[in-house]
Amino acid sequence: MTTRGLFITFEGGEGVGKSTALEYLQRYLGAAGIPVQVTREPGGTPLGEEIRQVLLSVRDSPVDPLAELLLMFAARSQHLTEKICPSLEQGIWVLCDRFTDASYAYQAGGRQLPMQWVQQLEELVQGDLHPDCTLLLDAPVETGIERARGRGELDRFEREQQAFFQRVRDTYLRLARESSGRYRLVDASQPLESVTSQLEEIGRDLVRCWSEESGT
Ligand SMILES: Nc1ncnc2c1ncn2[C@@H]1O[C@H](COP(=O)(O)OP(=O)(O)O)[C@@H](O)[C@H]1O
Ligand SMILES: Cc1cn([C@H]2C[C@H](O)[C@@H](COP(=O)(O)OP(=O)(O)O)O2)c(=O)[nH]c1=O
Repeated sequence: MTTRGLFITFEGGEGVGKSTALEYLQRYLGAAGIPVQVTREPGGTPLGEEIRQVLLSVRDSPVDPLAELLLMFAARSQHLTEKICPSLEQGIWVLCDRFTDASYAYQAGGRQLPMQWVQQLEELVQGDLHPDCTLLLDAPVETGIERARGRGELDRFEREQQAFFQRVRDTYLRLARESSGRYRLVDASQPLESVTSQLEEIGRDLVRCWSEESGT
């Protein structure tokens, strides 16, 4: 029987360095001989990427927060069925740039929708599938926004106010405090070399735990 792959998600505010961290861990795991599938949310499938376009494009009229939340979960449902679950079942590790914690942080925290709505959709769409490990890249809001600005044109979320991003960060930190050890907090305000050494330690722990569990 194939051992199920690990499901690892990368979370944090805008521009903190999630993609950079994901690429680093992808290389680290690849070098350790672990098969890895890299993906992102919203997106990850042809349908999901179309929904991403809808969600990120700048609009003249405001988007209803519940419509935004439902679109995130519509993309997520397709993503789980088409890509995430089949990969995990084949023993492939899935590294996902954002997942449901982002719905808690942005739609409940940022947009101030009830947490319970996110919880209900989480149960409906995921059942008992949850990430095995979530890397929370944390840095002051201004640091992330400055890094995101360096990438060019800002999307619909990146144009939000400072108070919105502060609520997002506070919600992520609260989730990490309240979670049952699933989170690994990474201090993303540090220079890249320091972030990299934090990631190397996490990569080493993950490979060790997985090898012990799978008896390899
Ligand atoms: N620790 C760091 N220190 C300085 N710059 C960084 C650091 N991590 C990432 N960056 C840079 O910040 C920008 C945003 O990083 P990225 O990984 O795309 O963030 P995210 O995926 O969280 O939006 C990129 O130009 C990246 O090279
Ligand atoms: C997955 C997800 C993303 N988002 C938002 C956060 C991001 O602003 C946006 C796109 O994600 P992403 O491209 O990862 O943002 P960035 O690289 O700029 O940090 O989607 C939500 O609001 N809810 C969600 O559930």
